[in-house]
Amino acid sequence: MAKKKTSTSKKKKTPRKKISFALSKQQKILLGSFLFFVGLALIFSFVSYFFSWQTDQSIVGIIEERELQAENWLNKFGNNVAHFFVYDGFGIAAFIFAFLVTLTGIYYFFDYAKKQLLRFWFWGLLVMLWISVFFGFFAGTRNLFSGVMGYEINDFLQDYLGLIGAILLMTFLAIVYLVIRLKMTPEKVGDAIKKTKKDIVDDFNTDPASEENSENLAQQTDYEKQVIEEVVNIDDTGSIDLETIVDEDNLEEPFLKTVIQNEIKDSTDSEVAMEIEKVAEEETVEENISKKLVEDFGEFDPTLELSNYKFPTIDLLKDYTGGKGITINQEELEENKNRIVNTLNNYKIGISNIKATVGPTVTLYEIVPEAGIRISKIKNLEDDIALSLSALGIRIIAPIPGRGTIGIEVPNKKPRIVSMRSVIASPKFQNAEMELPLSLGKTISNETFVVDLAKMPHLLMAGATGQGKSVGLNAILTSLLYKKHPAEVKFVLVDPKKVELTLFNKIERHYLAKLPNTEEAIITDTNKVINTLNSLCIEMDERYDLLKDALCRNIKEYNTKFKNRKLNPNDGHRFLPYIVLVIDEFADLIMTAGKEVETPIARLAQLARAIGIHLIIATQRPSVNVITGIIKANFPARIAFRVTSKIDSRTILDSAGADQLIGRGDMLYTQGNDLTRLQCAFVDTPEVADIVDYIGSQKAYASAHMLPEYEGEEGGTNLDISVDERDQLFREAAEVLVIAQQGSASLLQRKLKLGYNRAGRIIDQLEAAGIVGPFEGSKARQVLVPTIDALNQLLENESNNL
Ligand SMILES: Nc1ncnc2c1ncn2[C@@H]1O[C@H](COP(=O)(O)OP(=O)(O)OP(=O)(O)O)[C@@H](O)[C@H]1O
Repeated sequence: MAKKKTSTSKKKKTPRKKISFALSKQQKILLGSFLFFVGLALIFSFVSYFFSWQTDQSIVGIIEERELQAENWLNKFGNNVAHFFVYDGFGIAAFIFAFLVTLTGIYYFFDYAKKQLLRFWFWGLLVMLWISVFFGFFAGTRNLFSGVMGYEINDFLQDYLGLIGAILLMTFLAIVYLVIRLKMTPEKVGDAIKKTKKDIVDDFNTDPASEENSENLAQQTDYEKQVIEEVVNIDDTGSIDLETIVDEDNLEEPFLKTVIQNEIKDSTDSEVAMEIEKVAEEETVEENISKKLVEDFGEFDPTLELSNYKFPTIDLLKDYTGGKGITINQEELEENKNRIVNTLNNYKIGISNIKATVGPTVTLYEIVPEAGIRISKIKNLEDDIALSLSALGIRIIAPIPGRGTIGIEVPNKKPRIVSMRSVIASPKFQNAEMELPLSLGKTISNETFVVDLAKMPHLLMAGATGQGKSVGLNAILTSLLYKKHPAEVKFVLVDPKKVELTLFNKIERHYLAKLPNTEEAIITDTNKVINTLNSLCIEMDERYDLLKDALCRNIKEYNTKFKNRKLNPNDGHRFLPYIVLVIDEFADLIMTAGKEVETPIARLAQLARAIGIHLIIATQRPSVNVITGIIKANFPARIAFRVTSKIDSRTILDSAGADQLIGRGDMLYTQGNDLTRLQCAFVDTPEVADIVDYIGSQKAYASAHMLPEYEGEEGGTNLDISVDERDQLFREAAEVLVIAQQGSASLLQRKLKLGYNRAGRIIDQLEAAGIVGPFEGSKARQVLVPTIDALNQLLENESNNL
């Protein structure tokens, strides 16, 4: 329930609500055509109303009497509507309204910018009112030109302002319109008048010599005519050959002057009237196109395809505590306190203060030793204190970082299960503003512990068998299922044990990602793991290219940009879901495929954080050949369940402690320096089954999320030399090379006393079996199997697979 609440309150915050008014393209086309035809209907009714209004007047307002017919082209409907708008309304100006409706239809149909349309409406309605009042001014009575509105408004104006006042107001309004809407200025008016005048004059003076001139010419002497002809000899550019004029002494001065002046004036006149080509102003967009896209279509919603998807409800999870909180056993606390104090006193360590914090599985006793006591002394007494408390799993933290006290963690006699339900329902998880929130469990002070996988950015989990690793993985996956929509996260599940993660098959088309052309989304086969890892590397490279193209630094920025429609899907951009790769039993994989798995994993771990691919790797055997340096270096976040030795604990956590855990989900978490002791949330298989059933029964995508195709190289672990054809000394040879970690034929020759050819053949067979790497020129081949154990495992697997 709490989940639902937060999701609705979240929605309220997002601006998407506003967008629900935005119309889709189809809706706009439909609305556009509807308005267009309504507008046309109005125009037809109005036009015919002017012819038929007198005849039809008697049936205005009548709708139900079917035998009555109106003469209006749209019959009674047209008559009524036109009567309303024209007669009762705005008279002839009502046509403006009809045109506006039609225009609106066109605007919606072609999806033009609506700002312009708003302007049309605003000014259109004002002009309609003005025209209607204008006609009302001239009409003495109610009439068809002004409509009742125009007549009444005019009447009111005259009563209120008087005749002159009304005229002044109307003229002023007309000027306002001309100045604002048509951008008229006195100069423009002057120019326009001049131009019209000139056009009219030009129309009359079609001959270059004007009538006036020709009249004058008639009165002139032949000589003068000749001069004028010469003078008028204006070349194409309009310049006049003045020399001709100056040479003529006989010329009658005043006459010449006027002629020249006239001609010059004419020629300059023609320059003034030069037609200036209108430069088309480029249209500017007032709003960024992506903003318009967002306005029109709303933000891109990746969840749209499964918009009805319902997140699993909290009641699918069980409450193992029976609704009770932590019960404090006062006696037990007192007893433990006394024992601690006594043990320390035996070693002459005085305590000035002691404080207990009761957690679900352990209680932390915080001790402040008396001044002068060396911390290392207490640390060394760990085993003695454990002995005196007769309890397993005592961990001493000396000192507790940041507190200046010494902590002694003592397991409770009755550990309490932390149900997944309680952590999922906690406000800390529900309100977590994280990309990939994981609610791992509860801390020693009984607080829900939520971390962001996206920040980790990869997680390494280890623990001996039966200590809660599988439950831990399920808790992680469940957290994500409760928080992330199928569009936002995809899982790639690798499960060599073939049993732990099979349940998740049911949500294949919702949450899983797989290689194209594969049937099962959950990967159990080593070869497929290699292909999938390489495919993820391709996906990673593709994502980096997309991010580079979009100038984004990480997937979050990229997806935000994509949601705001700033990235064009036609350029290959797409919403990028997070990809979480989960590998159970990593040791198994490393044993069988070695470098072929390690290399892509290391690459992904090093680079994939920014582009949203996160790795969770779990292993039972945290030995150094499984968790190699390169893997460890790239997995700062680690979870350790109980392990069997201090060495294993060091391998995972770089410090002891995991060997002192009590099992059953008791774990240590580190994301760098501090170790946090947690009780892992418990989610049982039937609960997971219910959750995946709940999700699986809902509408899904057509298929699982497809990863890029990767063509695996032939060879490698593919057995192209059949096992039967192997040399008798194959196994021995393999052992020799694995022990020496050197893949050379000459070593085999020496150790097994073989000829060159036979050693070479065996090397080929070893390569085919994936034990040694390919030929590398003068260097010895790489040995891909790290230990004899691994070799045994590999050969055993091989014979099982046959
Ligand atoms: N968080 C937990 N709270 C309570 N009990 C737990 C918790 N985690 C595990 N257990 C108990 O421990 C048992 C073994 O856990 P789980 O199957 O997770 O071990 P595992 O480490 O995955 O073992 P393996 O590696 O053999 O698969 C569970 O059946 C359950 O009874």
